[in-house]
Amino acid sequence: YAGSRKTTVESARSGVPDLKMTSTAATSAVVSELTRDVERLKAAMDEKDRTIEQLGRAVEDIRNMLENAVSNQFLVPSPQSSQHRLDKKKGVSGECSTSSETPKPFPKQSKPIKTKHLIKQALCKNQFLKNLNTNQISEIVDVMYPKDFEAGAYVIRKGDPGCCLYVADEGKFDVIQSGRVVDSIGPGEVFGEMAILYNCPRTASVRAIEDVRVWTLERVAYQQIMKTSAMRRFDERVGFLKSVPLMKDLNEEFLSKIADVLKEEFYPEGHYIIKQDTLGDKFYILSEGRVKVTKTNKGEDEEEEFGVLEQGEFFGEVALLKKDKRTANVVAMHPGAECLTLDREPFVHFIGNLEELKNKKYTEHPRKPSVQSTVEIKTNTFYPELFRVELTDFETVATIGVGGFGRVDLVCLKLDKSRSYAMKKLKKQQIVDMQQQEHVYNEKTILESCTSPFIGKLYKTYKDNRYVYMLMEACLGGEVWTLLRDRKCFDDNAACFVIACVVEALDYLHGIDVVYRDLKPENLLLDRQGFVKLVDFGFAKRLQPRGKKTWTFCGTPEYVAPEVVLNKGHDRAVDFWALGILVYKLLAGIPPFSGNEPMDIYNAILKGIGAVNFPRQMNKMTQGLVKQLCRSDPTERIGYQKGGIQDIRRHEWFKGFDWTGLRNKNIIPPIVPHINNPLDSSNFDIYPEDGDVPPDESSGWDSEF
Ligand SMILES: Nc1ncnc2c1ncn2[C@@H]1O[C@H](COP(=O)(O)OP(=O)(O)OP(=O)(O)O)[C@@H](O)[C@H]1O
Ligand SMILES: Nc1nc2c(ncn2[C@@H]2O[C@@H]3COP(=O)(O)O[C@H]3[C@H]2O)c(=O)[nH]1
Ligand SMILES: Nc1nc2c(ncn2[C@@H]2O[C@@H]3COP(=O)(O)O[C@H]3[C@H]2O)c(=O)[nH]1
Repeated sequence: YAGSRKTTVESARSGVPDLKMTSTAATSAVVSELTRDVERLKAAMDEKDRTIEQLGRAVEDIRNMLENAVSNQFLVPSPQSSQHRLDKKKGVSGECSTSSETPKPFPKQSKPIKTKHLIKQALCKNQFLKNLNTNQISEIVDVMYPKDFEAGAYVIRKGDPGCCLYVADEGKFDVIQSGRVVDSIGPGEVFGEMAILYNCPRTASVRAIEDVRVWTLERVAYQQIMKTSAMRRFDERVGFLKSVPLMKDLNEEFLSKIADVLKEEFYPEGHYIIKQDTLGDKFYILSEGRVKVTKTNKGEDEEEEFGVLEQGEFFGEVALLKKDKRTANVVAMHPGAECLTLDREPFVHFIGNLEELKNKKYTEHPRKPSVQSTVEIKTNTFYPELFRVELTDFETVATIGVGGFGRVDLVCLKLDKSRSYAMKKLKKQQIVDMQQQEHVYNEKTILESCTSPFIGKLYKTYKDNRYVYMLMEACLGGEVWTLLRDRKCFDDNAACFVIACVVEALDYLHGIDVVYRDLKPENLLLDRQGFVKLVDFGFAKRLQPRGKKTWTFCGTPEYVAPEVVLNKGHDRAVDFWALGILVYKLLAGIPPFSGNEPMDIYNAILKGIGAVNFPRQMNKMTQGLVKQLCRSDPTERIGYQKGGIQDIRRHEWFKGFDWTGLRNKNIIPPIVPHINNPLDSSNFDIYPEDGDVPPDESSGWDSEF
C-alpha cells in the first residue's frame, strides 16, 4: 500500500519543469498546473484507498463465506479449518460448588430506573439471556454494580481470564483484535458475555474511547441466581402439582418428572385457549386465573357457558383421550390465565394416557439399566493383587495422553512387565486454582463404583505433595479420536459399533444416576479386542434421584447441550444430546456445530439442529437419529422418554445389530487394533516430556485419595 503511493508521487515529480528558467507568469501557470496535478493525485489516491478498503472487505467476506461453506457444505476445507478439525477438543467447566455450601447473598446495588431499563434492554438482546423470565432479569439487574474507566483504559484485555459480563452505560468503546480496532461498542450493549458461562480467556480487548461507565455482572452471581430461581420454580411447580386433585395420589418422584416436562403459557383475557371442533394436542392444568368453558350448538351462533374452571383444575383431556376434535371452547377470563401444558408426545411417553393417570397409582420405580446386562453395580471395587502396591513400585513406559490438569502414562510394575496400567496424574495446585476439587473427587468416587465392560476401570488412587494419581486399566487400542483423524470418517458399520458401546456405557451410568457430560471421540478408547470403553470421568456427576438437576457448566464446546449453554439446569439428557453430536462427528468427520470461537459454537447450538446441513454420506435414517437425539428441548430427546435408552437401541439405524452379542463380547469388533505386547504404546501419539514441575500443594483437600 505505502509502496504504491510512493511510486505515484515519484512518477508525477518526473514531469516538473525547471522553475529557475521561467517567468513569473509562467511560474504561476506551472503552480496552477502543479496544483491541479496534486488535486488529481489526491483524488487518485482517495480512489485507491477506497478500492483497497473494498478489496479488504471483499477478501474478508470471501474468507467468511469459505469458512461457512466448509463447515456447512463440506467443500474443500481451508488450511485453518482442517487444522481446527485435527485439534483435540478440550473440555471446559465452571467452578464446582459444593451442595452443602449455603449460597452467599450478593448485595443489591441501587440504580436509577433509567439505568435499570438500559441494562434490561441490553440483557434481553443477548442470546444467552433473552429467554430469562422477568424475575430472573430483575434479580440480575439488582446485583450488577458500576465500574468507571478513563479514556484509553482497557476494560478487558485479550487472553485474561474472564469473570464478569459488562453492559455499557455511558461512553463508547473500541474492540481490538491483533492491534486493530475491529468494532465499537456503545451504550446499552453487552460485552464479555462468555465469562458468565465459565472461566475462559477473553477473545478480544475492549478499550474505553472516552470516560465510560459499565455495569458489571459477576459469573458467580449470575449462576447463583439462575440456580436458585430454577430450583425455586421447580419446587413451586411440584408443590402446585401436589395440590392438583387429579395428581394428589402420585408420588413425588413422578410429580418431579411431570413438572420437568410441563411448559408454562400465559393467555390474555378473552383468548380462546381451546376452540371447539378444532384438532388438539395439548393437555392443560390451570396454574393461575380462571377460564370459562363454552359450547356452540349445531346451527347456532350463540355460545353457551358450561362453567368456569379455577386454579388447579385441568382441561383438554377429552380430545386427547378420544383422539377427536375439541368438544368445547375454553376462554381465558379477567385478568388472563396461566396454564401448565403438556404436549401429546411427552404426555404419552411419561404417563401413558390420561385414563392411566386418572385410575392408576404410581409407585416409586428407581431407574435401572433398561435391559438385563452383564454389568452389575458394585461399590468400593477391590483389587487384592494391587493391595500392597505403592506408587514407587511402578515405572513409566510412555506418556499416552495429556489433559487439562496433567497427563496419563502407560506404567508397569518394576517387578512384573507382563501387565500394564494407565496412570493418570493430576497437578494438585492447578486443580485448586481452577476450583476443580469436587470434579476430581467425582471422577474417583464414580469410577470406583463402576463395573461395566464399557467403562475403563479404576483400580486404585495415590497422592503425593504435587499430584493425585489414578491407576486405571490400560486400553492399548488408542483413542477413537485418533482413528477418526486417520480415516477422516467412519462407515456406518464402525460408527454403529462405537455408538452401541457408548449406549451400553450410558445405560449403565444413568442406571446409577450418573450423568457423564463429556462424550467425545477423545474419551473413547479401544481395548485390545477393539471394544470401546469410556474414560475420563472428570465431569461425571451422581445426581440426586427425584429428577434433580445440576448447574455447573461442564463439557466440550462442540458437544454441550443448549440447556447447559443457557444455564437452565441439566441432567442425563445432555448425554443424549452429545450422543447425537458423536454420531454426526463419526460419520461426517466434523461436528455439526462449529466455529472459531466457543461463542460462535454456542450460538450455532442455540439455533438448533434444524439449521445444520447434513453430508451426503448420512442418509435420512441416520439424520433422523441425530435429530431425535439433538432436540433442543431435553425432554423430547430419544433415550430420555418413557421407553428409555431402549428406544435408541430399537432405532432403525441399529437394525440387525447384535446387542446381546455386544454385551457378552462375543461379536467381532469392526476395528481390531494392533498391539504387540502389554507395553506397546504405538496406538497413541507421542507426547514430549512435561518440563513443568508443579509446586507443592498441601491444603489437604485430597485426604480421601
Ligand atoms: N485407561 C486408559 N488407557 C489408555 N489411555 C488412557 C486411559 N485413560 C486416559 N488415557 C489417555 O489419556 C488421555 C487423557 O486422559 P483424560 O481424558 O482422562 O485426561 P484429562 O486430564 O481429564 O483430559 P481433559 O482435560 O482433556 O479432559 C485420553 O484421551 C487417552 O488418550
Ligand atoms: N461488538 C463486538 N464485540 C466483540 C467483537 N469481538 C469480541 N467482542 C466482545 O469483546 C469481548 C472480549 O471478551 P470476551 O471474549 O469475554 O467477549 C468479547 C465480546 O463480548 C466484535 O467483533 N464486535
Ligand atoms: N365437552 C365439555 N368439555 C368441558 C366441560 N367442562 C370442561 N371441559 C373441558 O373443555 C375441554 C375442551 O377441549 P377437549 O374436548 O379436549 O376437553 C374439554 C374438557 O377438558 C364440559 O362441560 N363439557
